[in-house]
Amino acid sequence: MSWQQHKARGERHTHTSSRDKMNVPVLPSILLLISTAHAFQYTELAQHIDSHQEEYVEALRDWIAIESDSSNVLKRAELHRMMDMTAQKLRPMGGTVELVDIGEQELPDGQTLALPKVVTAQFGNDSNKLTVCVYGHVDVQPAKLEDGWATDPYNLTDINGNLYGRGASDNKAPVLAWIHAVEAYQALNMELPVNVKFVIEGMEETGSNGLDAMIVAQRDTFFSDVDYIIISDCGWLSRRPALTYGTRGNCYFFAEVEGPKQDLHSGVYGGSVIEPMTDLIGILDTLISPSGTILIPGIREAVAPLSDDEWKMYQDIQFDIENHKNKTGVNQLMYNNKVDLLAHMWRYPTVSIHGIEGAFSDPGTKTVIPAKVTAKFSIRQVPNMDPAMVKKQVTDYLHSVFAKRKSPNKLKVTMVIGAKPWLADPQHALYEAGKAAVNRVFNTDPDLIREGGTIPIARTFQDVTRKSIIMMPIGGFDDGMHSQNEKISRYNYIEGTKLFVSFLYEVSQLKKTSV
Ligand SMILES: NCC(=O)N[C@@H](Cc1c[nH]cn1)C(=O)O
Ligand SMILES: [Zn+2]
Ligand SMILES: [Zn+2]
Repeated sequence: MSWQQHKARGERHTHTSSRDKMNVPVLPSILLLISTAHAFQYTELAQHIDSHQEEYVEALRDWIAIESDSSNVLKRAELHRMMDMTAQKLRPMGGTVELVDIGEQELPDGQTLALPKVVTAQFGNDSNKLTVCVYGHVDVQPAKLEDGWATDPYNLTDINGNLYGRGASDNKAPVLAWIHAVEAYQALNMELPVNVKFVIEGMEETGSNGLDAMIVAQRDTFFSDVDYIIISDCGWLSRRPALTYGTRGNCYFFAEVEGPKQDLHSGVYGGSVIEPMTDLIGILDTLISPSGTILIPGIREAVAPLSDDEWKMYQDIQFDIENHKNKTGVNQLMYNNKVDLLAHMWRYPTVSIHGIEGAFSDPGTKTVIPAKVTAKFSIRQVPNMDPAMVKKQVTDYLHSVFAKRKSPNKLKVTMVIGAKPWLADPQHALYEAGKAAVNRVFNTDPDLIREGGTIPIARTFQDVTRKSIIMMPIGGFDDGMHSQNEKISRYNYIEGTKLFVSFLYEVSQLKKTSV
């Protein structure tokens, strides 16, 4: 569907503000209308958002231009600049905005590097209102034009209503949409229906280093009055809007094999030395079978069994296998039925091998034996896996298969990220509020989905604050997060902003105790 078609659809819905007409489910009795003094003026807010969309796109352009890659230590200055820009965007809005120092990061070589500060903000401090905390991140995955991008990843490019750029969908546009949602209320002199707090970080893509400690430290201060946490750092499953109630965790490993004291000529030395790369490929090949079975002892046994209810839920979800094939560009998937595919993307673990540092990967035919190679692989975590246990299982297993090779080379296995999975109760009233907001803007019920990716901090929010979390994505199913040509459509960006203004109102209708 083109942007114009989407826009026409969106505008029609914009002017349909009566929930009665929209087949909105009756809310459970724990919900209570706590104020009718300020009727929700959705139409005005939606019109304001429509008429400011070019400004919103320009704001995204400014943010996309910052190469805030948290995985590249050489880009750290850009990341600091990104956090400053985020604070600058929030400051004119009059709330309390802070840049919180979360200390330093230790690099694998032992050096230390300042972590990007975390931006916190607060708008409204009315104890009669509920308080929501919106979490997002403004760091990005690496991107280079030569990776195969059609446009410069750091120059926002609008093609047919799609806004291309690294971080467009993950997670810069959603963070801006939340800020613009609050701004819209302010611009129209409408009272915010709830107090709104923000926590915006710059290390999400590398495991949210330092943020857990900040949340623990501020549990009884910044987070003490927070009722609900909202995260919009994921995507829809199809063209239909979605609410997300689960994410996988991730254990990220480095496996280093070191042999000769330096790289060697493969003609001169090949045949006389046992090559680190051969050892490394050999042990990597023992992690997962070609049909996707994880071979590390103990991993599969820990996984919570699929219940009948879950099976039924997956069965009812709208998911087009052919579309998924087209989107990924493969001609055969690991499974050929919907439930198996969804279950293996959302609620079973998987091993992915991401790359090998030290390997020759440039164009050309260099004939070298690399002296030291480091594989990067990760295992997505699901209930009831435990990252500490997975670290031991993987380390013990790789050392045992390496030992069988009787190689003189040295193996070192390190787990650099250990993020737990997160799961919410989609029956919670917060999700009813989410459904009502989706219905108001998109005139349809959302899909209730899980997400195969990881929001490393989600589980910490849940465990430390004990508050309910909702994930409310606005990214499209085909946004290409982490991939070449990442984009967000104008439609999702602008209608997503309307979704957020609408959700703030729907949350305000929840009773203060229904956390
Ligand atoms: N939008 C969420 C996201 O992309 N998260 C990353 C976080 C991560 C996990 N391990 C390393 N980084 C993801 O890959 O899921
Ligand atoms: Zn993200
Ligand atoms: Zn990401």
